[in-house]
Amino acid sequence: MHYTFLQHINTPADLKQLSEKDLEVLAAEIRHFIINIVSVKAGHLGANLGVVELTIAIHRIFDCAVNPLIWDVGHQAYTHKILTGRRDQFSTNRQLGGISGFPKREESLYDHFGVGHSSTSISAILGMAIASKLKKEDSKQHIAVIGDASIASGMAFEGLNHAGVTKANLLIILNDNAIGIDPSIGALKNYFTNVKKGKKQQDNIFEALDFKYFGPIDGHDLPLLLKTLEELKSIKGPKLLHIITTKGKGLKQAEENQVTYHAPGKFDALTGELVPKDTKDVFSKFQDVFGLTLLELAKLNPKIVGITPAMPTGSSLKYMMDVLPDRAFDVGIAEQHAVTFAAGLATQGFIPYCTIYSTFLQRAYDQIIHDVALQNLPVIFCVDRAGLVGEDGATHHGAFDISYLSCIPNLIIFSPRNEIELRNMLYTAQLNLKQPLAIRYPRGKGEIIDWKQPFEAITIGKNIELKKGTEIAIITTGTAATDVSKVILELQENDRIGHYDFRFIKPLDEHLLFEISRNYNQIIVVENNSQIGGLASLISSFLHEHNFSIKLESLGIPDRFIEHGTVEELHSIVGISANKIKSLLIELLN
Ligand SMILES: Cc1ncc(C[n+]2csc(CCOP(=O)(O)OP(=O)(O)O)c2C)c(N)n1
Ligand SMILES: CC(=O)[C@@H](O)[C@H](O)COP(=O)(O)O
Ligand SMILES: [Mg+2]
Repeated sequence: MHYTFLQHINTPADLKQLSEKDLEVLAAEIRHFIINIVSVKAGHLGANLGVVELTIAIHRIFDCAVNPLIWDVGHQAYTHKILTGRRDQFSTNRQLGGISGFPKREESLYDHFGVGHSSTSISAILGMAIASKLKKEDSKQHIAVIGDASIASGMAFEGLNHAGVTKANLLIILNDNAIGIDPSIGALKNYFTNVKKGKKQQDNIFEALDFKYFGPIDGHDLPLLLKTLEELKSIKGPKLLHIITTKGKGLKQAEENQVTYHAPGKFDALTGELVPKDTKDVFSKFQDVFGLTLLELAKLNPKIVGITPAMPTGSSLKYMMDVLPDRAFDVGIAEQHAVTFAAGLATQGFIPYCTIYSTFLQRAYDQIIHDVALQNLPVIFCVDRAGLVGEDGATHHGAFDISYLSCIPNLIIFSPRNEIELRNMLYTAQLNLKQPLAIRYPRGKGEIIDWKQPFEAITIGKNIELKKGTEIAIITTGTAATDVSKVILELQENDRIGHYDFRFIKPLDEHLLFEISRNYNQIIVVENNSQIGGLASLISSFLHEHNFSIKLESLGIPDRFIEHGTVEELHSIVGISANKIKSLLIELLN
């Protein structure tokens, strides 16, 4: 494809050669470029189409090699990457060995801060601004772009509260498109709507926090953006520019269906139509098993409530929100609040199912310990996206939850082998549970078509012998069992191999562990979690404590951050793919 201007933009300095009119053509070319590549490679679409003009304007007005620029979350930084020397690598976006879908410090000097989790930009940019003050670099501007959903998070408010009294040279650009992944929620969203409609507010919330407030302005009006940023360049102190944009701008379907086109997968670049899913694929996502089962249970048990921090569609809590809106809550990007809100509900006899991605639950660690576990409140954590998640990469892998949860007293940790076990545990959880429970399950599909079976209660702490053996015991937790079962079937002399499903990681089924330790020569543990503090290390402690000298091999996520790629590629790299397990077993059997 021939582009008049885009192919000549190798650094942001090249933007200086273009007139305002040329820059508008460039914006159209960039949209075309992004749509064409994301349509075949997948990725975050809507947020990126919404900030094309803003990104051009920032890089035209500010030299961001010198003036730090942070993109909150970073899922909208494609134009930024394209303008800062990564145009030709953009087709490798999110692929193994390719550029990351998020800004990364090691990727470019224009990526001043690594992002992926939301609402960090104001604190980080303030740190940079204060550093500039201390270094007497007073002419620098420090810019953060943050969305309307991300600014409503507690962490963003902590940053605003601090920034206002610092006199630091800050420019916060609020990119208000009135939507997160799902529609934005909360009183702040209502406040922004009123500001946009010109309704008089008692106080401007940002001015009340000692920011100079500018806007709201049309964030697709490039000349206006250029003029406004030029004016703001010379204004010192904390400033907030409020811009109004349309998520998905420039692609009709993406504008009209902003939730689906946040990250739509593959689609037709011309028509915007989604590429139909493989019709032979009859399996369900674990998320849908969770969401539909919870709805089924909630209809039967009025004490059940559901909570998600800003991921109703991704987690599938949406099913319950649509049918029982009074008992299913999207609380916004507020993981800490979600957990303590659940704790409050539990004190009053409700049964909260709080669904949070493993990686985002990290943000609520103190709340899990202090507000839930310490008070032994029966909150049910549905820990979604546990394990390696694929193309989102290091910021999003659920690599640590077994490690960070297993040291917390009172908390039960369960990882279902399949959809039926997930369903049965969701059922068991509302049968008078007296303590908190975490159920961890992966991103994506299982392998059972007919998972809607009658409910069966699960005995807490009881793990399962899937196959008896004589020499090597393989212990799996979660869906790793499926691969391992297939591998065992393919092996000759497989009567020497036993297979155990440690669906309960805590409490550890010591009865079964004693049996295994006495009857095998070797244990192999396979888990989709960090090897540090994971199931293998819990078993290792057990063996040590009980003086078993049996050999233990741990297959899990090694002690380093794992990059982006398909889940299959990443499993192979870390050594937990079916092929890797098979090779190891063949070697051991020989
Ligand atoms: C701590 C955390 N929780 C949840 C998410 C998932 N997430 C990514 S983008 C997003 C919505 C962001 O909305 P907004 O800030 O309005 O930006 P927009 O997508 O509209 O540009 C959410 C909830 C995240 N990245 N980090
Ligand atoms: C940027 C971000 O954090 C989300 O958009 C995330 O990429 C969603 O991941 P899933 O596709 O697993 O829901
Ligand atoms: Mg938004």
